[in-house]
Amino acid sequence: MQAQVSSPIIVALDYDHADRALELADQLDPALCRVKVGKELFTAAGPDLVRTLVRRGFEVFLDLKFHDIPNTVAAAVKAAARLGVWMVNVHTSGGERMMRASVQALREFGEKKPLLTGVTVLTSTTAEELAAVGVSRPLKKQVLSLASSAKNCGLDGVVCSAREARVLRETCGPEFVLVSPGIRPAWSDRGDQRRTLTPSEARVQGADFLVVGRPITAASDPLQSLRDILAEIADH
Ligand SMILES: O=c1ccn([C@@H]2O[C@H](COP(=O)(O)O)[C@@H](O)[C@H]2O)c(=O)[nH]1
Repeated sequence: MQAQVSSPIIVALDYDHADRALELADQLDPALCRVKVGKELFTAAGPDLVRTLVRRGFEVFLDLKFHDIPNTVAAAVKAAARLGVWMVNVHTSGGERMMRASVQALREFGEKKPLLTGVTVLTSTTAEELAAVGVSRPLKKQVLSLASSAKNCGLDGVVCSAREARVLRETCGPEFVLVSPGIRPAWSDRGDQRRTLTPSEARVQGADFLVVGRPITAASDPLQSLRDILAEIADH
């Protein structure tokens, strides 16, 4: 039975071993946050860990950012749906045929289908780095174009920096789900992230869900950090 989660926080369980992820999950309340399983943890611990988290009542975002040919990505999102995850994602830059194939693949799951989101431009990427890989239009325009394309293909939303949330909300409408990593409370280190905002700034900009990893997982008291972030959001 899944908890009713009103919290916008998704804790990124970026660990190299199932035991470490479950140790943190043991301290978390599925009513206070969702959890995210990304490439490191999934590669180390596999689908069993995802099933365990789902069994423990967590809504799980499987953040594997699929980017491949349409047939492969469609089959991969279907496999994710069979795990019972709450959200799965693909790279929007995989193109419209790939995104439409993924949407189509999830139809058979009806009301039980996971949310399908598309990664736009990674929150660690700067405008200069985007230009260096050959994208000539401004970063914000690129994000907007990829998000519009995701919406046209029937995706439920996108993964974006909260810095772009306002313009995406205005363009893609109130139902389009905006998931924002790159969240950095004032007391935390930026690390490799570049397009960051604080939790309260991200919510003000219109992000629905905030992905938070190291500010919680690297803290001496992860549960207190989660509580501090929830309190910061509640105060705004
Ligand atoms: O654009 C993106 C897409 C995904 N992520 C993922 O979110 C977490 C962020 O972790 P922090 O420790 O809070 O930086 C991580 O798992 C990334 O893979 C992202 O950061 N940006």
